Parts: sequence; structure tokens; C-alpha cells
Amino acid sequence: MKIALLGYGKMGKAIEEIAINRGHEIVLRVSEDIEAYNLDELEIDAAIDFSIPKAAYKNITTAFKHKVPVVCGTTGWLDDYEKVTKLCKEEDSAFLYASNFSLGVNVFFELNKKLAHMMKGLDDYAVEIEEIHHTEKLDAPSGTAISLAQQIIAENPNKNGWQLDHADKDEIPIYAKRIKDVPGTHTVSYESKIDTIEIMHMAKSRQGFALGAVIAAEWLKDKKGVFTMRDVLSSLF
Ligand SMILES: NC(=O)C1=CN([C@@H]2O[C@H](COP(=O)(O)OP(=O)(O)OC[C@H]3O[C@@H](n4cnc5c(N)ncnc54)[C@H](OP(=O)(O)O)[C@@H]3O)[C@@H](O)[C@H]2O)C=CC1
Ligand SMILES: O=C(O)C1=N[C@H](C(=O)O)C[C@H](O)C1
Repeated sequence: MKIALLGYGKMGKAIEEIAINRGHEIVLRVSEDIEAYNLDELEIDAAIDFSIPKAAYKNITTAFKHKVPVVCGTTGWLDDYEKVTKLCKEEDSAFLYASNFSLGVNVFFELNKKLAHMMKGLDDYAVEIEEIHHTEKLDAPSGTAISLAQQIIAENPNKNGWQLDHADKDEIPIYAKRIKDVPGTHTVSYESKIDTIEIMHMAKSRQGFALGAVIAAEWLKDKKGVFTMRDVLSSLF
């Protein structure tokens, strides 16, 4: 496959290494305004966007206009998600966003949903989410923590939203910590006066995120429509 990397920072470089090892060719590396590049002449099979929150919308929608399928891992831009999916359908293109591409986190998401379902009637337990990332991360809370909160809210009628660092009774607090070099750790805990139930995922490197993104691009290549990582991993869950 011919792959365009929209964003060539820590994740772009990790994805490049894995894509080349899997026999793909990187035909474009974008680190600035996408309009500076000629997408049409490169015969791109898929673009993978791991850029910055304020660039993601333009990168994605520009790729659609050039009929390039987009896998997006950039977080912190989701206020524009509905606009992007509408445009994807209008342009007859393909789009797959995941707040976290690692297989382990996608298993963790399934555990989180099951645990939330079991805990929804147990009012003695207070739920909270903690995420820890490296100090260069631009957004807080992490996209993964938001996905975890949304999954709990979907299961629990007593929870209507989330807030960073504090929460009302009907909300889930998300605590975001920044510590040098941490690739990404997420913990969901339910605490009562007598015990604590906790599930945790700790990434040891960026390799899992990068491999998942390349697998998603291979999967998306000849498809049309809007997908999630659950579609890619449907045979597992
Ligand atoms: N979904 C997932 O599984 C994962 C998601 N992420 C997310 O991916 C994103 C990138 O993370 P990471 O690689 O660690 O961050 P980095 O800061 O290392 O990389 C971002 C890169 O984007 C570049 N950039 C700036 N403007 C543009 C633009 N207009 N178009 C394209 N690229 C641009 C930056 O260039 P410059 O430095 O010159 O400004 C930088 O090289 C973040 O949003 C992060 O949360 C990260 C890991 C996993
Ligand atoms: O910025 C990061 O590094 C990461 N971002 C993603 C997120 O916001 O959830 C995924 C992963 O945890 C690493």
C-alpha cells in the first residue's frame, strides 16, 4: 500500500517503521499545512493522521476531497466528529477514528463496558477514571479516557457526563496526570467504603498504537463509509 502520514512526530515515526516492515511504502510525510502538498499525483491508498488537535479536521477533509481513505488517531478534535462523518458520506470516502488503536486497549474497552454494566445498580460504589501520559501531550483528558467515560455513561443511567478533575454526583471525574515519557496508562476504579474494584491498561511503548493504526489502514483501503476499531476487530469480540 502507498501510505501518507499526516503528522510525522512520535506516532508518525512509529507507524512508518511498522508500515515499512509490513511491506508498505510511505509516499508522503506531512508536518505542516496539508495544502502545501499535491495529494493527487501520489496515488495514495490510505492516509494515517496522527497530528495535532487543531490540524486534524483540515487534514481529514482535504484527504476526502482527494478520494483518500483516512485512519485518524489524533485526539482532542472530536467537537468536529459529526461534521467529518457527514462529509465522508458526501464525498463517498472512507474514515476510521479510534481514540486508541492498540489491541490491548480495545480488549480493555470491552472489559470496561462489561464492568460498567455489572456496577450500574451498585450505588455504594463511586466510579472514577485516571489517565497518565507524557508531558508533551497537548490535550486533557486523553481521548481514551473520554471513550471509557462514554462507555460507562451508555451503561449507567445515573451518569450523564464527565468532567476533568472533579465531578457532580451524576458525572464521572477524569483525573489527568502528566509524567515524563509515560506512553499511556488508563485506570477505571469503583470505590466503596469497604473495597475498591479497579481495571487498568498500561502501554509499555507506542508500538501497539502504531501497529493497530497500520492494521486499520490495511482493513480500510478499499472500503467506503465510517468505521471504528470495533469493525476492524469484529472477529475477536
Ligand atoms: N489513537 C491512538 O491510538 C493514539 C493517539 N495519539 C494521538 O496522536 C496525536 C499525535 O501524537 P504524537 O505523535 O505523540 O504527537 P507529536 O507531537 O509527537 O506529533 C505531532 C506531529 O504533528 C505535526 N503537525 C503540526 N501541524 C501539523 C499539520 N497541520 N499537519 C500535519 N502534522 C502537523 C507536528 O509537527 P511540529 O512538531 O513541527 O509542530 C508533530 O510532528 C495526538 O493527538 C495523540 O493524542 C497518540 C498515540 C496513540
Ligand atoms: O497522546 C498520546 O500519547 C496518546 N493519546 C491517545 C489518547 O489521547 O487517548 C492514546 C494513547 O493513550 C496515547
